[in-house]
Amino acid sequence: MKTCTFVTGNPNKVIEVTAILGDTIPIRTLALDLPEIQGSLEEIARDKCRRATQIVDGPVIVEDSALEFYAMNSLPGPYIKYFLEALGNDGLNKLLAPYEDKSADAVCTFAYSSGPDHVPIVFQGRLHGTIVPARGPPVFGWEPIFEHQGETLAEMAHEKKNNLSHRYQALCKFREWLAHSTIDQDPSTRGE
Ligand SMILES: O=c1[nH]c(=O)c2ncn([C@@H]3O[C@H](COP(=O)(O)OP(=O)(O)OP(=O)(O)O)[C@@H](O)[C@H]3O)c2[nH]1
Ligand SMILES: [Mg+2]
Repeated sequence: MKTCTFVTGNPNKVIEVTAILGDTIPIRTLALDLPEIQGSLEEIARDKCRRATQIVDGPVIVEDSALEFYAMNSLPGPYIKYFLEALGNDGLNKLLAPYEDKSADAVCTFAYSSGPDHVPIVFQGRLHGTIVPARGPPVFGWEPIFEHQGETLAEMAHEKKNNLSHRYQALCKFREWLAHSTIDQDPSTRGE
């Protein structure tokens, strides 16, 4: 396939996507923080993808990450970036203090398009966990407070995270789709 441009303003996403995909898909990155609409995770990712196709010549992929608290009807969801900036990991813990249920899902939604005339296609991955007081190095977002099977993502070895994460699961679906698609012939026929 043609080289696909991953458009993101987040260098940690680049590190993970590059590590997960290895050399299975030719990827280059463009560091750009695209505007994000309000809406469902799929709507946000598709809209971001359409904006990316206006800027990049050739196939593009974008990603939107969400953190859904069960006790709060899936909020903060796609707005986690702003909650994290405003409250920090400690504040996110305090948000859940009144609730017994501390469970959460990390959700990663990729959208791919081969150009401005094509409908973006969405691939989503989900990781279940529990929100806990911060443990581990605070390198990437809310990793220190998201516990999965006894370890926070910040405590987890990178290789382990990259083999089970929400991002890994979404990229497996993307890879699978690419392996079976007739993308070079008519990708728009496969849009949703
Ligand atoms: O601990 C984490 N482990 C992860 O695996 C992860 N993935 C995303 N995030 C954070 O969640 C927000 C998503 O917002 P987001 O999807 O809009 O990303 P972004 O604006 O940073 O980049 P982009 O939109 O340009 O791609 C941002 O604060 C990201 O730092 C993560 N934190
Ligand atoms: Mg963003």
